[in-house]
Amino acid sequence: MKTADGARGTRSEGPRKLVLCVLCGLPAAGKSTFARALGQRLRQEQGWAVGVVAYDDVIPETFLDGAGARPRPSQWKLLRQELLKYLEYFLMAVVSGCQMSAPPNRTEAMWEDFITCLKDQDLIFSAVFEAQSCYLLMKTAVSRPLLLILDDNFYYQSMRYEVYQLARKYSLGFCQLFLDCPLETCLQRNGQRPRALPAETIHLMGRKIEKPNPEKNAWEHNSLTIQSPACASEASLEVTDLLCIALENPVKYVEDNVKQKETDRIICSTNILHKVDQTLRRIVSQTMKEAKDEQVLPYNLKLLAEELNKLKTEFLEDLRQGNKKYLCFQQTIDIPDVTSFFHYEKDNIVQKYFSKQH
Ligand SMILES: Nc1ncnc2c1ncn2[C@@H]1O[C@H](COP(=O)(O)OP(=O)(O)OP(=O)(O)O)[C@@H](O)[C@H]1O
Repeated sequence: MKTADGARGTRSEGPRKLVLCVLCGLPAAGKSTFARALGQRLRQEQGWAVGVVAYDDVIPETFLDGAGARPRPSQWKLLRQELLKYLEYFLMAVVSGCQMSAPPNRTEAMWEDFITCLKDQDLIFSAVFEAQSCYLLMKTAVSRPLLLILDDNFYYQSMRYEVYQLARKYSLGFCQLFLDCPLETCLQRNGQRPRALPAETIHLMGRKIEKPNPEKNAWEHNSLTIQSPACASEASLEVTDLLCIALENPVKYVEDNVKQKETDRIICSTNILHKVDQTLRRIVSQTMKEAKDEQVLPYNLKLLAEELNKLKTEFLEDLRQGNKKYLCFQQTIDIPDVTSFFHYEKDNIVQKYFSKQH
């Protein structure tokens, strides 16, 4: 990959400070208005680089079914995910300090709108490198803390979670701003827009919307609700605080993942140990029944029971310690394998007490 060094885009010192901020709320809640004002304020006050990605601007009108209409939900979902892919290409460039490449299989008109959106906000510029056109990062995008505001309704938490996953993948900051605007106000503002949405769409979204819920979802803990229309100025300190916290505390991908894997492993091995324990108990009681049928003397029966139970305990202890001989190639304990090992050792003991071989 070619770097932007030497051009205006230069490699930054130390890890990049980057935050993805999801704006959510009903249509006409004032998200785009708020995002523009917030971007301007943070560029001036904090000296950050800010990119506002308004989904309505980037997803081309050719996808709209008619004036003021949106694509079907399934189509919108695909377009939203495609846009996130574009965003990921930009993030990869920022994180690595290299040029931005174009994803294969892209929707050309949408990609062009995305590029225009970044260019208009002085985050990238076009260049020709070895006779090929490419996009280089502007110096501001790599040398300052970078805030990317994603402006869409994001009314389901699953939509927001996709952005969180992206933040986790690249260890970026993540936060959410929910513009809480009364339904009536949204309907009224929407009605005054030149390309108004059908009122029914807003009613429907009002019923479906899943507000950020930090108590239920740990990943939503960096969330703030802003009461609109009173919103912007009163909330500015709280918003800046939230963004600073998110910027300084990126989502830790590796750590979370390792912790989760360890938890999964413990749960999984506990379940397997339980299953093995039950299987070995059954084998022991079946063997004792056979020994009685074989008329093994009571004193020998007692010794046999003691030896078999000791063997069972040793097997389980071995499994708990992660003895490799019971692991199949997938590194999980193979119960049939454990059982056949146990049968083998059990038969050696049984031979001592039974008159016949087993
Ligand atoms: N705080 C406010 N007070 C009064 N009017 C507002 C306020 N914020 C936005 N508006 C007006 O409401 C309308 C919708 O605003 P805006 O486009 O910002 O909403 P939105 O949430 O981004 O909508 P959508 O989700 O449909 O894109 C605009 O006409 C805008 O001028």
